[in-house]
Amino acid sequence: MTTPPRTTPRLRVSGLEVAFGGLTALNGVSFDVGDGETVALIGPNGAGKTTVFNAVCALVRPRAGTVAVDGRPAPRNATGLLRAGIARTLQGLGLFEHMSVLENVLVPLSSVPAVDRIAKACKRLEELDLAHLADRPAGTLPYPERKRVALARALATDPRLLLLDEPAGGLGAADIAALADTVRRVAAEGCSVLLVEHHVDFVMDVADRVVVLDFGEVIACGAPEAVRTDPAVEAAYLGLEAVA
Ligand SMILES: Nc1ncnc2c1ncn2[C@@H]1O[C@H](COP(=O)(O)OP(=O)(O)OP(=O)(O)O)[C@@H](O)[C@H]1O
Repeated sequence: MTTPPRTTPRLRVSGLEVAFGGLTALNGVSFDVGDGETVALIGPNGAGKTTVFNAVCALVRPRAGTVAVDGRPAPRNATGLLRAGIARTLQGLGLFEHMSVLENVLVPLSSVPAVDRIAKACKRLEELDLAHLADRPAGTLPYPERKRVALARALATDPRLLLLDEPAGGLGAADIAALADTVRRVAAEGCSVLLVEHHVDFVMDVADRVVVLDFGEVIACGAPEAVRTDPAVEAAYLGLEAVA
């Protein structure tokens, strides 16, 4: 009998516990994200979704548990995260508003040779329909475009693991459809995507798997349709329209 090859997930979160003073924000959270897989982290407000992101990106120190990327402990600083191929967008976008769109997208590429930097940035601007706005100060653009700039900046580093914090938030139907296409394309190129999102239709559209958090614990994990009809998930969202 032959043993199937063991695959190391791109991201493995194991037994993660995070506390803020007396508040336990995460309590034994475990899940994997495979190569080229898109996993959505959902749950009611305060469930601990952003805290998971912050633990993966070393912005909070877990009380217990581990975060591994490609089988190695996740780096604990920004340079290490970049080298490990991890990129993230923020709920608040975090753009340099007075700088141009192109300059914003160039920011994470400072260690790349100049000629390659411009090519990489321009490629992402083209892909996200931002090339015509390259010279505009980012702060002057409408919200959907600024959101795409933040995504282009994260993608400019050619990440192997992309963390998206509420990427569909504040967008209309057409922009959400375009975003879904981008996520699918990025995943098809082999990038693993972990996204936090309240927009359940978008989640159902793009996620291969859904992890549901409630009060800092995983209450369900599985294929989108199975999770949507899980009684524990329905109970967690009772009275909310999010999974209606
Ligand atoms: N820096 C912090 N200091 C103290 N408490 C915090 C801190 N960050 C998060 N919390 C608390 O930890 C819990 C989880 O917060 P978190 O932001 O991870 O939830 P979330 O699921 O992302 O919520 P939302 O959907 O509203 O963004 C909440 O009770 C929150 O108030």
